[in-house]
Amino acid sequence: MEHTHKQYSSFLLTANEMGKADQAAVMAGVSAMDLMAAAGKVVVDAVVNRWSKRSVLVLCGPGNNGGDGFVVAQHLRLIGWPVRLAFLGSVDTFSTEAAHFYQAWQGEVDTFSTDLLDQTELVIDAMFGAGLSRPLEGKARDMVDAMIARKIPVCAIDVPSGVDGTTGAALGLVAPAELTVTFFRKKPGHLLFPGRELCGELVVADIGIPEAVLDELTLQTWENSPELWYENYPWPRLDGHKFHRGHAVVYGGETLTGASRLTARSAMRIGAGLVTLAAPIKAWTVYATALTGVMVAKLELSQESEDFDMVLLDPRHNAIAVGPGAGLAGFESIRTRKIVLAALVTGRATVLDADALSAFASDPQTLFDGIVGPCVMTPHEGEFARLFPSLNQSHAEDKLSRARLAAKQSGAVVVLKGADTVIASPNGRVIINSNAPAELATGGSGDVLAGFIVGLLAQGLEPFYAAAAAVWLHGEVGNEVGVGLIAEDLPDHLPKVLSVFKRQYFPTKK
Ligand SMILES: NC(=O)C1=CN([C@@H]2O[C@H](COP(=O)(O)OP(=O)(O)OC[C@H]3O[C@@H](n4cnc5c(N)ncnc54)[C@H](OP(=O)(O)O)[C@@H]3O)[C@@H](O)[C@H]2O)[C@@H](O)CC1
Ligand SMILES: [K+]
Repeated sequence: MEHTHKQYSSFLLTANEMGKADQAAVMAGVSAMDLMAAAGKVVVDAVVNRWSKRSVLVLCGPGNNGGDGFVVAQHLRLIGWPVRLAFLGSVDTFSTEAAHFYQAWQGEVDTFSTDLLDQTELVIDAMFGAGLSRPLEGKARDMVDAMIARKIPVCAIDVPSGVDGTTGAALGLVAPAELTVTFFRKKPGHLLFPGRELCGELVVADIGIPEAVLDELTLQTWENSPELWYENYPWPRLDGHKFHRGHAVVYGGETLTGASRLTARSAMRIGAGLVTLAAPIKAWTVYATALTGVMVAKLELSQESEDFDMVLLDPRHNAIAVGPGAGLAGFESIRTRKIVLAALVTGRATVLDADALSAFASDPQTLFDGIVGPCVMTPHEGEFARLFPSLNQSHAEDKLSRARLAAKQSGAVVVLKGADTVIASPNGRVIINSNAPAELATGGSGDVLAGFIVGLLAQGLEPFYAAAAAVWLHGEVGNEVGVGLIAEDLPDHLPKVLSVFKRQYFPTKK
């Protein structure tokens, strides 16, 4: 993911990076005036596309977001829409461009007051964009309160005012938009909650910034998309053999046996050549009866030196998953820790989920010290808080920074799960996932994800891509199954999703 990925449409730009892209465009000969004119124009196109002619109120703020608002107001007026405009700020502090379009506005400038909402059917929110630096106050805040109370449809320029485009955080109350139009590339805050929800439908429009400006930037953030990893995706080869497709080992616990069975089945479905479920002797019969394609190894776990080490002696066992159903009750927690450390010490690709993470809650450093090879950790917010207590403090409260710091601190790829799962690599690169439906928030869904990841690791995909591909496919299967989804459906519907993916990205592959 070094160079070529720069041009990708899935690149996400922070406010700072967008400012640099803008400067680079100007250096390359694009005028700032043209950029603002284009920004206003694309917003108008999106508005006209979505709504029929109606009475519009354009709310302009003191910066260039307000400047875009003047352009929108003038265009809509010229095509015959009833437009009123209110402006918050001072003409004296405008940029040259905003001042120009303020002058070009041919209508009245109304006082910024909530009374204006009385005859308004659509608000264009051009109050604050990338330059937001604090929560809205005074008249802006009163306006937002009134917009929320009256539920008037809103089209936001760049971001709904009050949303931090870099983090997705809402700085105080925000009026949710039905449509948000942003420029050039999405920003992380369009994908991270609550920003994602507050944006409504998101349109990303070209305003004439050349793609080449991306070469000037050191970029580290992407929206998850196959364009990032499809070239590395391990499709079975005609001349292949099951041993070429890896051998995943999944540790199974004694009590909640369903969890690791789901993991093992999912590893098979995603194409691992072989999967062994290593199960404690007490539960061995359960596993052996329930599983067919997955092999079951018997562990004498009462011994001090665990049999798990013996299973791992086989060098063909090239990827390991520990956590789903591993057990935390009493002595089980100690055993889970031992199993995790035994897996890590091999230096082979390892996925740690659920109990494998919680077992180290009192001593996360021991876990981090154990990570010597490729490792993917898949915490949900609760597990994350237990492993990285210091990262839940205010200095790093946004999800991107927390995942990034956690990856750096632990040395693992961290998949911080949720509706906006973030996948962070220890080298600072981050992917935000955006295709997960609400139905995925169900018991066992995480066990399946761990299985998809270990299955891809077994086939040799590097951890950052394996995590990203697994999370994306997990989301796609969730969409495919939809309402009524249970975790068991996920591995079983994967083949359908994989064939669509294959047809789309590899039309010539048999
Ligand atoms: N980059 C590009 O390529 C292009 C960008 N374009 C557009 O420019 C937008 C970014 O413009 P921008 O940088 O002027 O920032 P913007 O959000 O309009 O306002 C900053 C002003 O608001 C103030 N302020 C902040 N928070 C406040 C608060 N809570 N309450 C009150 N005041 C507050 C802040 O004051 P300060 O924090 O300095 O005190 C400053 O005066 C971007 O979103 C896009 O729409 C397009 O034209 C096309 C090309
Ligand atoms: K805005």
